[in-house]
This record gives sequence, C-alpha cells and structure tokens, in this order.
Amino acid sequence: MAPVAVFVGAPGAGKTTIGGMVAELLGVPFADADAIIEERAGKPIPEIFFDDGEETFRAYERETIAAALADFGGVLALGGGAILHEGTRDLLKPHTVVYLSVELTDAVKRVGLGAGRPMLAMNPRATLKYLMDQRRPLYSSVATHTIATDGREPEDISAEVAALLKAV
Ligand SMILES: Nc1ncnc2c1ncn2[C@@H]1O[C@H](COP(=O)(O)OP(=O)(O)OP(=O)(O)O)[C@@H](O)[C@H]1O
Ligand SMILES: O=C(O)C1=C[C@@H](O)[C@@H](O)[C@H](O)C1
Ligand SMILES: [Mg+2]
Repeated sequence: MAPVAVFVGAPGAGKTTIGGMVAELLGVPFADADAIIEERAGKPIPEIFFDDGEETFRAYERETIAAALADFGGVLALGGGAILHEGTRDLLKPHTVVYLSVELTDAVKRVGLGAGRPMLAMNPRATLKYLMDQRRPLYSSVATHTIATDGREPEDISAEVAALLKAV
C-alpha cells in the first residue's frame, strides 16, 4: 500500500490543515508524521527536542516516514524538516508529493510566535526565513505537484488539491 498523497512544505504551509481537509474530501484516512512521532514518544515535539535532542527527533522522523510510505494508504502530512534527509527524499521518489508553497509573510502570520515549533523557538521570522531559503529547493525536488497557498483560504486550496488527486 502507498499513500494517496504526501504533503510537504515549510512550517505554516498548511500541511496538517490542508492534508486533513483533502483526506476528508477524498474519503480516505489522514495521518501526520509529527503526530505519529508524538504518539510513539509519548510526549509533544517540543519535549522530544528538549529532552532527547533534535538528532533523536530526526531519527524518529526518518523511521516513521519510511514505515508510513510503505504501509499507509491515506493522505500523509510530513513535518517541515522531513525533506532534509537525503534517504527520505529518495524514498519519496515513487510517490505523489504535493508541495504547499508559502512565502515568508504568510508563513510568519500562520506560525505566529512559533508555539509548539521548537525550530522557531527564537526569533521566528528570521529563523523561518533562513529555513525556507535553505529548504525551498529540497521541497521542489521531491514535489510532483506544487500549489501556492499565499492569500488563499484552506477550503479553496483543499478543493484544488482534491480535484488534482482525483485526476492522477
Ligand atoms: N491557507 C491558509 N490560510 C490561512 N491560515 C492557514 C492556511 N493554512 C493553514 N493555516 C493556519 O496556519 C497555521 C499552521 O497550519 P498547519 O499547522 O496546517 O501548518 P503545517 O504546514 O502543518 O506546519 P508544521 O510544519 O509546523 O507542522 C494553523 O493555525 C492553520 O489554521
Ligand atoms: O521545520 C521543522 O524542522 C519542523 C517542523 C515541524 O513540522 C516538526 O516536524 C518539528 O517541529 C520540526
Ligand atoms: Mg503540521
């Protein structure tokens, strides 16, 4: 089994929000790699970072995504940094990957002060700019479809993605 689609994009792109809405529109289950990791670790992501470190989080993330790509049949949202790992990018190659793109202004509005996002714990705007500049080529490299989300409502974006996936 393989996911119907995998969502990638920066923090605040809307992977969790749009991914859940698309799954509902298509009548398939939704899973979020961040949520699976939290369930497995028995604590929220900021605590995993604080107690165990980013490297441990990234190891959980790689394993979680590899397992989900192999046996989950619904819509899968990845964490914003999942594509940093070359092995994960390789695993994504045979899959339908939707890149939700967002520019800095809207991403900053959406993540606010970065609560619950340890990567943005200090100076969220500058950190987000740095992360987005570093990652944009990586999101693009794994994407089979790129959808711009700036200034658009989640309902509009999810309807477009669901229609696109029905045609795949
Ligand atoms: N198109 C949109 N317009 C306005 N707000 C949005 C849009 N998409 C998502 N949001 C809001 O932005 C916030 C972040 O969205 P979401 O958690 O879905 O992002 P994400 O890509 O999953 O981020 P992360 O990488 O941190 O998991 C949420 O409060 C959500 O309601
Ligand atoms: O951008 C990132 O590196 C992250 C994004 C979130 O989805 C989580 O996966 C975690 O907070 C790390
Ligand atoms: Mg998310």
